[in-house]
Amino acid sequence: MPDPAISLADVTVRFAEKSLAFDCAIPAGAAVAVAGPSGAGKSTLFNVITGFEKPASGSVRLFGEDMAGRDPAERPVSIVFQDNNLFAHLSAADNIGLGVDPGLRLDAAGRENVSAALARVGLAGYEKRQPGSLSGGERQRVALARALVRRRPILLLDEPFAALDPAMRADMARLIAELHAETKSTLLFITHQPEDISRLAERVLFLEAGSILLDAPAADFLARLEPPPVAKFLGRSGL
Ligand SMILES: Nc1ncnc2c1ncn2[C@@H]1O[C@H](COP(=O)(O)OP(=O)(O)OP(=O)(O)O)[C@@H](O)[C@H]1O
Repeated sequence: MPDPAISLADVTVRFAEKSLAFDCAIPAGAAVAVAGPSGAGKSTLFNVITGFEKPASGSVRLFGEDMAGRDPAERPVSIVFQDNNLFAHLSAADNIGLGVDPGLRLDAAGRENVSAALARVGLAGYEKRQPGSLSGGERQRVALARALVRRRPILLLDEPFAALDPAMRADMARLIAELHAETKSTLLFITHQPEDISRLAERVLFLEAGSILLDAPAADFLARLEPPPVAKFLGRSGL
């Protein structure tokens, strides 16, 4: 068996008023939705994987390698945050170029790489546009393009659909599904909507009160009537 892309064993995170605990093994290439009520620990789980949050105990392994002591920049992970993804004073091309080289020293091949990523997310020719002149969906696409040029094998998306209207949600889900198929990356995305799970996920991690309550194939998850927090998420409480 190949190593899982992400393996968390007995990981605990301690905040002043709360402890969180994570155990999971996510196979390489999977598309996984991370769901659960507000405060359940979804962002903390992402922060543990990226290395922005240091666990109090336990091990974080990515492709079999122990990540203890490895800074976020040294991990095989890209993350797209829900907002604050882009620098307002930089063009779309420069925002994406930061993914190629943090010092923005791009040669012709680097600039070509940036333009190709823009085209791939449906924004060909948008190089000079600044984030303030883009719609919310376009800004998300630029952020996605920056993650693409980094070519890391694990991609984490924190609520990629939250700011989008229903038609744009479907378009963005289609684009992310295509990119996932093309890059064969391991994809985790946080969502509050069952429809995003049916569009994009093979598997669901459902978090509740600081731990992983359920880890199930998406079809099984979507058909569940219990436990109660899952029924509530799926809009089935009281049925
Ligand atoms: N830096 C921190 N210091 C103290 N407590 C924190 C910190 N970060 C998160 N927490 C707490 O840990 C719990 C999990 O937070 P987290 O942001 O991971 O939840 P979430 O599932 O992402 O929620 P949401 O859906 O609202 O974004 C919450 O109770 C939160 O208040």
